[in-house]
Amino acid sequence: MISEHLNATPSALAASIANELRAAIAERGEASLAVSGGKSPIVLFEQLRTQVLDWSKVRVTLVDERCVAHVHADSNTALVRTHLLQDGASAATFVPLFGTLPADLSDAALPDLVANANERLSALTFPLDVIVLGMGEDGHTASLFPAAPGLDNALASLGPVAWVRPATAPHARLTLTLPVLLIARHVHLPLAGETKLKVYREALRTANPALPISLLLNSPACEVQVWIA
Ligand SMILES: O=C1O[C@H](COP(=O)(O)O)[C@@H](O)[C@H](O)[C@H]1O
Repeated sequence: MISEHLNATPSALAASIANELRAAIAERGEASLAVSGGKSPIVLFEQLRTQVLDWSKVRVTLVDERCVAHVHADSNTALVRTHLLQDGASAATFVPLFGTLPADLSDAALPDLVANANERLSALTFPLDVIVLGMGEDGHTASLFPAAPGLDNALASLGPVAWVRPATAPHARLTLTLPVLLIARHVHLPLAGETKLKVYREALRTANPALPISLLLNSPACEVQVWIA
């Protein structure tokens, strides 16, 4: 199920997220926010971090993470630290999906990394209040990559975290699982660019694991707010 915002701006999305975080704090005394990485969310993060709210009551985590050191250029943790956890948002508590990576990142090592991430996320209350998804041009969202080893489990597991090893993108990944994404109170998907819009329109047609974003967009259990630039 979707609701579309057309001609959307990062500042409008940031204001909406801030309202949802304020409401969660008013109702439950705390709020949780899970954000995506990649290249797209930087302007949104820069708008969000200046929103006036009690950031000390917000726990921020990641929708997904690439299994690289936190200083690596591809690290979503580095992106969040640099662009989101600044200004007012520096008072938020950040919960990365892992600390130091083991030297061995073969598939055999990934279940321990998942167990550790699940332990870390026990600091958060589920369902999460606000999730900001991204989408790749292959229809992946979070790190739910089409046809990837680990995908079947990530689509079914209550997790909250699962591993996925994409065949079409670098690095093994940790990702929130589909059931955890589906139960979040507020789910946002900002979208920009002709190619992504075409994939989005295709994904609206039917739920199909070959386009993982479609599993959220077509779920009656979840309202995805789509912010189309
Ligand atoms: O690998 C990833 O890709 C998606 C989309 O990234 P973008 O660079 O096209 O914005 C992102 O949502 C996800 O968090 C990230 O790990």
